[in-house]
Amino acid sequence: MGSLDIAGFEAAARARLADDVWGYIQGGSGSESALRANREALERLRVRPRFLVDVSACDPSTSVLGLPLATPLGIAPMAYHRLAHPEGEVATAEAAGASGTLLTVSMFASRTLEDIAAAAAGSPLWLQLYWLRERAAVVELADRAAAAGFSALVLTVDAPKVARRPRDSRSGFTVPEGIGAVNLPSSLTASAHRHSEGASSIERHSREQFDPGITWADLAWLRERTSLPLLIKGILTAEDAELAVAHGASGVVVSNHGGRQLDCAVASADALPEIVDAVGGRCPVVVDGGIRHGSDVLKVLALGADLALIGRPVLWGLAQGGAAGVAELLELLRAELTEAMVLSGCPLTSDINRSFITAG
Ligand SMILES: Cc1cc2nc3c(=O)[nH]c(=O)nc-3n(C[C@H](O)[C@H](O)[C@H](O)COP(=O)(O)O)c2cc1C
Ligand SMILES: O=C(O)C(=O)c1ccccc1
Repeated sequence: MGSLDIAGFEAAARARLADDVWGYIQGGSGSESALRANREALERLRVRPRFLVDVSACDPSTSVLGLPLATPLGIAPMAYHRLAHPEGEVATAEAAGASGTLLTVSMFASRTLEDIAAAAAGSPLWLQLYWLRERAAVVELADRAAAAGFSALVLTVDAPKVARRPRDSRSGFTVPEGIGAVNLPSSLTASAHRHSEGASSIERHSREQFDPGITWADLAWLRERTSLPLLIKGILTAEDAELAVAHGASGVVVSNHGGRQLDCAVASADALPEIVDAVGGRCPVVVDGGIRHGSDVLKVLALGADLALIGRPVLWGLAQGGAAGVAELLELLRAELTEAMVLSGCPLTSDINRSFITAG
């Protein structure tokens, strides 16, 4: 406990987790070039601070899709939080709920939607979905989410299949027995636990279960079957952002999946400006990938994002200390963001705009 910076959380988690689990969480696809690019793009951006602005009252709160949020920082969907801590998503939700932080729950969550919702105590929850061949299971989950008080769905479109991930192939990573995607029928999840030669078990499982044949035209099918707003996650071009809006998306998530899908994909911070311009304020723009500091949130907001999601660091906090570890991580990022706003002359999130950014 008591990590002073993000590196402390990462080191504490590394010390606690088994090598194969660590490799699964930290790793990317292929040569991990997209994984590195996310950080490089954020590091390249520099902020142009303004001074003699009254920053005696600095407020990082915001709202997205009508949801009031304590900060423009949410939690990205990640499978199987129980890999990092026995209480899994319930511990994450407790910390998110206590601080009013948006939590996006993965379709492959290892605790039930209902238990997660109870722990979040009214704080906003979104549910992430993959488009499974078994469409009925997707709709059933969407219905359960609506009943449990989730306020939006997030369809991830950058994964017709999970990419080749050398760390997982080398380690022989499989989802341990006793940790599972408990919100899905067990007939759809069994093979994630079986070792397979060559491909990682996650990759093979995705080839069995994910539908690689869906197109933009299929979105109407899902939208007709849920009353929840639907965001599209994994957008990396102005063209796809335009198509998402044209097909009724309530928001887009600019993401290269944390460098875990197309290895040569553009960094999310580099893709962000053209997507913000294409969307033109018609829906919220969310971004993830390599957000590690409060100043990274300031940077992506300056490029026009409404909300930034953090992925891996949440699992580091969870591994370090369950709900308390995640709470500490969220507090660190909130404090860093508030300081970055004070030091750059932005008392409110609505004051942050592109004039604060330079390419370095
Ligand atoms: C261990 C792990 C599991 C993930 N599982 C999912 C998932 O189930 N659904 C999804 O849409 N994205 C998933 N992602 C991608 C994240 O939502 C997010 O795009 C990415 O992690 C953000 O980058 P960051 O980790 O650098 O912050 C996963 C990422 C990690 C690290
Ligand atoms: O590991 C991932 O990035 C991921 O998205 C995923 C996909 C299917 C099952 C578990 C995780």
